[in-house]
Amino acid sequence: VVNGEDAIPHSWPWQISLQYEKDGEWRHTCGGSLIAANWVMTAAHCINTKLSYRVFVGKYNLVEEEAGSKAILPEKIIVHRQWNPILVALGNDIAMIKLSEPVTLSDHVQLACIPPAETLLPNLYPCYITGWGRIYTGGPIADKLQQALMPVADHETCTQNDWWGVAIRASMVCAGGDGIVGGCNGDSGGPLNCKNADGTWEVHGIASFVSGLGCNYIRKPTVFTRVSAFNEWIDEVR
Ligand SMILES: CC(C)C[C@H](NC(=O)C(F)(F)F)C(=O)N[N@@+](C)(CC(=O)Nc1ccc(C(C)C)cc1)Cc1ccccc1
Repeated sequence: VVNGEDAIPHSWPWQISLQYEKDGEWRHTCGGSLIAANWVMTAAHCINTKLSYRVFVGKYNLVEEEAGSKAILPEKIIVHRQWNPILVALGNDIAMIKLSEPVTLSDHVQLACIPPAETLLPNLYPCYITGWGRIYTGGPIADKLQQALMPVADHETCTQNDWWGVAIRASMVCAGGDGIVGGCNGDSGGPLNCKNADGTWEVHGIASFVSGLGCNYIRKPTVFTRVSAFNEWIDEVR
């Protein structure tokens, strides 16, 4: 997250770190959201079938051992059938990871709420992106979980031709674009957290892409898979 701030530890207790093993060590590659004791929702583009993964729950600082955190191996990973890594603009950048064992919920490990189907947030609705992604374009990933306030850019705004134009489908939601805050590599798969009218936090987006011109490029908001377009698919899978 570019120009974010350290989150209060464990204040986003559904945020997970998806890690893959390389040369005998585990590396953070993407974020994700715990949506059931044994299911994590992430981005399809985070999944490379040649790699082995683990899901780390209850984490805050990636470079420290933390009580209450736990690394769990996936039992299976389901990528949306219509996801196409070459045609990212078609969307469907969503995947589900079934954990090999259910996590124990705690103060540090909680489930995310999914919004009702087809919920659309109005322009400028306040949401937060969270993640351990790069803290500036081309920069290092964060040690401590970062958060940034990123207001929604509604479909009408985000599809303007000096914004993202036709690259944005109805199954996506945009947030940010002020040229200051933005998601960045490593935030992929992580949540766009928005508080609903009852004061409940819901995960409305799964971080999908940012502009190749820069993670916090003006009028190129971070683009998320719109979770409320996939309620049926999510329910079918789990
Ligand atoms: C792997 C891609 C498909 C998605 C990847 N997503 C992310 O990094 C995320 F935002 F989710 F955290 C991304 O944006 N990768 N980039 C490599 C940019 C990229 O590929 N973006 C992109 C934008 C649009 C499209 C389609 C919709 C035309 C495809 C890829 C990050 C980047 C940004 C600035 C400088 C260097 C690297």
